[in-house]
Amino acid sequence: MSHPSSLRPAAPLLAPSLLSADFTRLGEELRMIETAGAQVVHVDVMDGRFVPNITIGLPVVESLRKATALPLDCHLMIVEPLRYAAEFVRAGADWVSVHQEADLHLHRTLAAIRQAGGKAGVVLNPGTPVETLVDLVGDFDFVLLMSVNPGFGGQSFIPRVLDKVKRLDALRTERGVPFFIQVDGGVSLKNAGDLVRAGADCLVAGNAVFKAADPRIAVTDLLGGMAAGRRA
Ligand SMILES: O=C(CO)[C@@H](O)[C@H](O)COP(=O)(O)O
Repeated sequence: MSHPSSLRPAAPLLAPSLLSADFTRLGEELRMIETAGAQVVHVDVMDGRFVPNITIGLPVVESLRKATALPLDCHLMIVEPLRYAAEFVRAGADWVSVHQEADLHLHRTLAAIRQAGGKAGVVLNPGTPVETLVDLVGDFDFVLLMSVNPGFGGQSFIPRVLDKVKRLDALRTERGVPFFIQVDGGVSLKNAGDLVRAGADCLVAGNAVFKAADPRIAVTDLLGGMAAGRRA
């Protein structure tokens, strides 16, 4: 698949997921990933209903906003995301993504995120086909493909997402619409190059960064693996 360069960011982006960070030292963890070269901060918001876990909410996003200049990428794993999506933009999120499976009014929610000034993303669980998005192309800025079932960090990568990335990349090329493709779950050096080669533009990594022996080196290595995938 050839990629018209205008359809992809200049370089692939790494978004460390704070879910795997030390919550007692969030400010230091933010500075660490920023100085190591990560370009985006991924924030997992879970409500204990859409997924079986509860994490963080608006007040923490407001605090993160004060602590970093990097884009805050809030992945909402919540039911009825229309109720809160624009609130996250107002709290300081730059990107807000909502699950297609959680939203009966996805078109409206995406419009609300954009209207509040954010980049609007749709998230697809491993079992949701990318073809379900064909009638929304142009209404979102990015698609987040889950490569694990959402809810927890540290799970194993589901390789079938690679085919979904390729199909989404083909859709973007066919329509000539420059949305970017993000992948989240079990991302590591073992799959980062393949994901970027398939068409991914932004990789989320939790354990592969924060649970590494040296998280700074992990960021450098992941960025290197991703760049190699783009060159291939
Ligand atoms: O959204 C989620 C989990 O639901 C992710 O963002 C995880 O936090 C990624 O962690 P790793 O799989 O990379 O450890």
